[in-house]
Amino acid sequence: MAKNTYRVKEVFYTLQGEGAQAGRPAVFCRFSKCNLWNGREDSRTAAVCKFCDTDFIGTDGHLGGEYSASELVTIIASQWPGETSGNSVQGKPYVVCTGGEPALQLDSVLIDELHKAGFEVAIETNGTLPLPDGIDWVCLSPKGDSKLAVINCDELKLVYPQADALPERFDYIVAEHCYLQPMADFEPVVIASDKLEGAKEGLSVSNTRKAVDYCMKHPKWKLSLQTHKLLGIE
Ligand SMILES: C[S@@+](CC[C@H](N)C(=O)[O-])C[C@H]1O[C@@H](n2cnc3c(N)ncnc32)[C@H](O)[C@@H]1O
Ligand SMILES: Nc1nc2[nH]cc(C(=O)O)c2c(=O)[nH]1
Ligand code: SF4
Ligand SMILES: [Mg+2]
Repeated sequence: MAKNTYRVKEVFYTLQGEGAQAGRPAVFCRFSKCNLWNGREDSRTAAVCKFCDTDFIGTDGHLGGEYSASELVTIIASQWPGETSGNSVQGKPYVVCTGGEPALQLDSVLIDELHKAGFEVAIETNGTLPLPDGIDWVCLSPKGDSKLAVINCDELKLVYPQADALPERFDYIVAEHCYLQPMADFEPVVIASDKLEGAKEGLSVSNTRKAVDYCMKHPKWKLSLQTHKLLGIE
């Protein structure tokens, strides 16, 4: 039988910028492709998900390529400082599987190999596809009017505002944490980041204000800022 391979846009080491794990060092594995947008600007307005801030097409990013499970785990582990196995003083190695939509490719074979290599495994998902067993941290971020296959998660991180995905619609989701993340809307409106080398875009002031107001009126929701954009890191 042919061995499964994974198409990966990029692998990089940074701090998780968003949600409940913000500030935690993590290796990011960005898988190619998404089921809610083809990634081309000329198709953005027709897509189910219209506000994506990420280039996930192809395999041309840092350490991108098409890999077997063991090759990919070797690459991911190479980005973690120090040893990933044993009684590490480096903190529990942490990998965030993202994309694109990682649930198109992440499977139990890769999860098992990552666990064997000492990693805790997180996913950032739009929730439209069933997830394989064994993921340690699920961040669910619903998009537009898409139908959800995932209804249990560690954190629900809703980009706000989305006219067709307002927070009340997700009361049935079982989540330890509920976050609103202001939509970065590509206006040249930034908080702080314009002076920081490497910053690509900042936060939308108006969407941040709206998210703050909603959280304060509905305190089950907390604010998630994309802190990596403020810091000008990946
Ligand atoms: C690029 S997505 C990839 C993972 C998965 N496809 C998803 O949508 O959750 C990673 C995270 O960035 C968030 N995101 C994407 N575009 C954004 C934007 N313009 N403003 C704020 N967050 C955004 C997503 O909601 C998700 O939580
Ligand atoms: N630092 C950092 N944190 C992130 N959290 C989720 C991200 C993603 O694109 O999935 C992301 C990202 O791209 N960079
Ligand atoms: S679902 Fe995620 S990766 Fe796909 S277009 Fe939307 S934000 Fe981007
Ligand atoms: Mg991102």
